[in-house]
Amino acid sequence: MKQHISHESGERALIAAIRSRAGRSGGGGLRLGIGDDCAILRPPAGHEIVVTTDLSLEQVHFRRDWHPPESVGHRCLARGLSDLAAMGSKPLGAFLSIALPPELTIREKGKSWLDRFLDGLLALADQAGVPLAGGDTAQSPSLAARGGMQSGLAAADIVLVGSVKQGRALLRSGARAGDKIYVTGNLGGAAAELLAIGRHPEKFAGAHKMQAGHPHLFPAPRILIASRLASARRIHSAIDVSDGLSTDLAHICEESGVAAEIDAEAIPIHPLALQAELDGWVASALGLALHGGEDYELLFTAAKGVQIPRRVASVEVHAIGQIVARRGRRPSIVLRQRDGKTTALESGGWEHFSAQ
Ligand SMILES: Nc1ncnc2c1ncn2[C@@H]1O[C@H](COP(=O)(O)OP(=O)(O)O)[C@@H](O)[C@H]1O
Ligand SMILES: Cc1ncc(C[n+]2csc(CCOP(=O)(O)OP(=O)(O)O)c2C)c(N)n1
Ligand SMILES: [Mg+2]
Repeated sequence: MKQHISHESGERALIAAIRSRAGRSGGGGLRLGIGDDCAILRPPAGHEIVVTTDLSLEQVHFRRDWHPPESVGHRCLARGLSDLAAMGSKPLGAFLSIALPPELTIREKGKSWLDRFLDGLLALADQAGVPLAGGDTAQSPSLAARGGMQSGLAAADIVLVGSVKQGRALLRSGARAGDKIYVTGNLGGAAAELLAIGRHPEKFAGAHKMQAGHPHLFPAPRILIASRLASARRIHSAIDVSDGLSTDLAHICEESGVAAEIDAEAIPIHPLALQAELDGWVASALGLALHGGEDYELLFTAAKGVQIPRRVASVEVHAIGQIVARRGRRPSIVLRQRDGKTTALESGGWEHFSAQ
């Protein structure tokens, strides 16, 4: 039976409970998991190690009054898995560092916030076949003394370690002039659902389980699609859409020293984004698709002549434009409108430390 966590017994008990729940699923790449000073991972022969880390910070990446705890856990792991996917790599182990105010470890009606966070994280870990191999646990300091409304903020950092066949990682820097640009799934859904949550958080409080139709609360990292694309050896460059298409495509252009043209008509827009426009919440669904972020779809490029299937692992793949040579002061990304006119596409996605 799965254990649940009670705060009374402190850090040791929290770790013991997490340890008892941490799966040992995966391809046998974990030699030693939770319990020692370090975990020991064993990558397959002929593979290189890839590592990514991402912070999930309360009030920045989630809100306790908007996001069910299961979603916070799912999204925390999904962000790291999506980065591994974007490199064409497979996960070996996940490392979770958490700082929590004490009330989030106390059980109410059977489960604490942390129990439910782990339910969400471990369900996705199970599905992706990645063991929780370690982490760190700390108490977040009280802010009440400084007149704050709550005792402290929650933060979780996820580190994912994966492996990829030597020399086969998909890089941001491999795009070449003449490549076609592709994106998996559709865009703008995560931003649209977040808008809906902000308007009526109570409608989303029951979204406890990983389920389709919740692009923000339960995004599906594209690990399988990426590993199929990478094994075909035809992909020149890749990134995942975390900050927004306009910003993430600019990262590819910058790292590859190229420019890009994308067709507004060809961009697959999520139905929730179209609905947000119909409901008058945003001026344009295309704006959400271009700049929304957190869709965790794959954005990649391949030479023009390469046949990319329209559907990979049951997910649609859309050609949205082409990579072109960078010329002088020309804007690095241009958007071709329906009438054929082109406009410069500025990076309008998420950026920390900017006035948003
Ligand atoms: N505080 C930091 N210290 C060192 N490297 C960092 C730091 N923050 C980001 N990076 C590195 O900068 C690069 C871009 O990061 P980021 O834009 O966050 O990528 P992603 O969208 O994949 O998370 C990555 O190589 C990342 O490891
Ligand atoms: C409460 C709340 N407000 C706003 C957002 C939207 N948001 C927060 S961070 C972010 C961009 C992605 O986060 P970042 O830390 O830049 O991830 P990375 O690119 O490093 O993977 C977006 C769209 C959110 N998820 N939750
Ligand atoms: Mg990052």
